[in-house]
Amino acid sequence: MPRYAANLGWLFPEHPFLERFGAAARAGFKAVEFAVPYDHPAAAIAEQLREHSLECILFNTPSGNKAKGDFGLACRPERVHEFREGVATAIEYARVLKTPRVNVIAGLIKAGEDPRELHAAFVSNLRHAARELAAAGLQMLMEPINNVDNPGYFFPRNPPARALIEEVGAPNFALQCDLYHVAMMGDDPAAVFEDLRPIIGHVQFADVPGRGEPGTGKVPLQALFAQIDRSGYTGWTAAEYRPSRRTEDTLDWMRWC
Ligand SMILES: O=C(O)[C@@H](O)C(=O)CO
Ligand SMILES: [Mg+2]
Repeated sequence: MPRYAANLGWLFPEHPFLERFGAAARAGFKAVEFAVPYDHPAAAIAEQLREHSLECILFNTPSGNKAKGDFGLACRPERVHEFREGVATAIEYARVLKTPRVNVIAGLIKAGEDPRELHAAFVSNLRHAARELAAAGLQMLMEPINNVDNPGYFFPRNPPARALIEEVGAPNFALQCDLYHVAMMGDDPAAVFEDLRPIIGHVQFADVPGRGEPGTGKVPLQALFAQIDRSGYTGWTAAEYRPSRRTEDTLDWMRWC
């Protein structure tokens, strides 16, 4: 059976964030993740993890100002300083939460911009972040995010991550493969997982369309979990979906294989 984790940014929306930890533990999860820990003091989150015997396996570097339209900073040439400050903040949270890996969010490209300039900033920022994270004993991940839901997202597909990881050339850099985004971009999740397996450091999932729990769409998630299980992948497989009903009533997939 894959090692399943719950993304608390998405699961258990019935509860305020800090109460989701207890709900996840009661539902049988041993590990949780979330994109954004920064609205809460790290100590308050660490207390929840301790109280409910949970491991925090992943969160993201700060992604800028969502209200102003930011969705990641790593590719933005004019935001390098802010991106790098965010890496330092993430390292501090990771120390307190004992989290071994951090996901970098690329950001958006605007109409008329030269993708080569953004690519250069992206690679340089990733090299910087990989160095800083390695010095703190942490792994760096980068998640391709579909540009259907997120128009302008700079790195929307998984297959080009192979070349990016080679170019950045950091031993602690791996791919965060979210099967939802893979399917949204029209790529075949089974083929992508098979092909990119050696560079995948973390897996997430939701069904397509709708980003609901497994079984609400057309992605063959039961077969994919069996494939992940057979593959020898030893990382986490995290549920990152919008539950269509009470979260506890959407967890049949936890017993699938
Ligand atoms: O797939 C997603 O939306 C996330 O994994 C994420 O971290 C974006 O913030
Ligand atoms: Mg994801």
